Amino acid sequence: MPESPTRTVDEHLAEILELVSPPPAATLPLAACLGLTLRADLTARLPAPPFTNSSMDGFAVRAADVAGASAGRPVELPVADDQPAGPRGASVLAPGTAIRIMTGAPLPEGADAVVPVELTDQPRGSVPLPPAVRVLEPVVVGASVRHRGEGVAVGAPVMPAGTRLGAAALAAAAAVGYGELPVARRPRLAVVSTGDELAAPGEALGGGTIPDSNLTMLVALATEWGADVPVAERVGDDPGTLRAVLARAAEAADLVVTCGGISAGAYEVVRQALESPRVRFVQVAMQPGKPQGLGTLAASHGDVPVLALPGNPVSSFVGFRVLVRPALAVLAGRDPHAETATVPVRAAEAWRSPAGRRQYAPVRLEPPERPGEPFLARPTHRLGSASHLVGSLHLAHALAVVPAEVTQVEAGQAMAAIPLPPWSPELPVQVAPHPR
Ligand SMILES: Nc1nc2c(c(=O)[nH]1)N[C@H]1C(S)=C(S)[C@@H](COP(=O)(O)OP(=O)(O)OC[C@H]3O[C@@H](n4cnc5c(N)ncnc54)[C@H](O)[C@@H]3O)O[C@H]1N2
Ligand code: MOO
Repeated sequence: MPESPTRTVDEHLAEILELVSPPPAATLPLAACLGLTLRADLTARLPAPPFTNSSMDGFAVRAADVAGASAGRPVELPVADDQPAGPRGASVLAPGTAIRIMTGAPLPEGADAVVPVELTDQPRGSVPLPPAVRVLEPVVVGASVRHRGEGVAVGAPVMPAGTRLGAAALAAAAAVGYGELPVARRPRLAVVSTGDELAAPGEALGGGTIPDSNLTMLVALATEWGADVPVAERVGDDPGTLRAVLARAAEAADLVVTCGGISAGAYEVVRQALESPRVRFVQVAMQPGKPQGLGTLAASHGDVPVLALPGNPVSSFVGFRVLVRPALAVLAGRDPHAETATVPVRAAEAWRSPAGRRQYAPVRLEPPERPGEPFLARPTHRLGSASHLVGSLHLAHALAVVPAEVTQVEAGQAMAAIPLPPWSPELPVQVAPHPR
C-alpha cells in the first residue's frame, strides 16, 4: 500500500485540530469545577472583602484618642461594646471609647484603627469583656483595618474565559460571589490498545507476548491531564472485534485514541479496521511517532474524532503529548498551542537525530553551571529517543525538541524542551534562601 507523503508535525496537528471543536458551556457548582476551564470572563459580583473589618483581635478605637499612649503613660478608654465576627452588623463607636473586636468582625462606625490586644493591658484569649482598656502604644489611622473591596472592587475583572480552575481560582470565584461557574465539561477520552502480542500487566508472558504498558500509560496520561476515560480496552488483531469496540468507544467519548497496528506490517489491525475515506493513515516527520492515523468514527451523538498512535511506547507517549493533548485542550475550551509550550535548554552532551524528522528526545534536566542559564538536557538512556525504551521514560523531566534539519546535536547547543508533568522526577532546582 503506498504511503501518503510525509507531513510536518505542525501540518498534522493543524489537521487534527480541524476535527475537534469545543462543546457548549455547562454551569456547574464550584465543587465540581476543579481542573475545568472557565468559559466566560468573570467580574466581581461582591467586593472582597465584603465589608471593612479588623485584621487583629483587639480594640477598635479612633487613632486620635490613643495618639499619646505609651507604656509609661497608657491611655485608658472605657470599653463600650463587644464586636465578634459573625452576622451581627457593625456597632457604633463613641469618641473617647473602645469596642473589643475580633479578627474579621466589621469595624464599628466611627472607629478608624484597631489596637491589637498585645498592645494593651488586657490578657489574650477567652476572657470576659473588661470595663476599660489601657492602650500602651499609639496606632495610625487604618492600622489593622482591611477595607471593603480593597482586594477586589465590585465589577472588577477577576479572571478571563480560558482560565484553568485550580484551588486558588475557585476560592477567588467564591469570594467575589459565585456558587457556580460556566465551564467546559471534562473531555471524555476512550483508549484502545491493540495487538495479539499484548498481555495484561503482571500476567505471565507466553513466547512473543509483551506486557501492555501503553494502555496503562495512555489512561494515566489522560487522567493526569484532567480527562475522563470511559473506555479503556485491549483488543487483539481481529478487525471485526476492534470495529465493535471502537463503535462502543465512540458512543461513550468525545475523542478516541488507539495505539499500535498502523505501520507497514501484514497484520495492522487498526489500519484494517478503519482505513476509509473517514480515517487516513499518514507519515509525520517526527521521531518517535512517524506513523499516525486520524479521522472520525460515527456515533449517535455525531462524528467522534479518532487518533491512531503508533504502538511503540515512547511513540505513543510522544504522540499523546504532542498531538492528543492539544485536541483535548480544544475539547476543554483551552488554547491547544499552550500544550506544547517549551522552555529553553542546552544539550548536556552530543547525540544524533534522524534526518528530516523533528526529534522529541526524553531528557533529564541538570542545573546549569551558572545560575540563570538554561538547564542542561541529557538523554535518559544511552540509546536516546529509541521508541521502545519504556523502562527509562519515567526518568525524563522533559522532551528535548530537535529541529528536523538537525542530525547532530552538539554539547552546549541551545534548544527547546517540552516540560513533562510535575510528578516526573523532581527537578534539581537550587532553591535560593528566602530574602529577609
Ligand atoms: N517496514 C516498516 N516497518 C515499520 C515502520 C515503517 O515505516 N516501515 N515504522 C516503524 C515505526 S517508526 C513505528 S513507530 C512502528 C509503529 O508500529 P505500529 O503502530 O504498527 O505498532 P505495532 O507494530 O503494533 O507495535 C510496534 C511495537 O510496539 C509494541 N507495542 C505495541 N503495542 C504496545 C502496547 N500496548 N504496550 C507496549 N508495547 C506495545 C509492539 O510490541 C512492537 O514492538 O512501526 C515500525 N515499523
Ligand atoms: O516513529 Mo517510530 O515511533 O520512530 O519508532
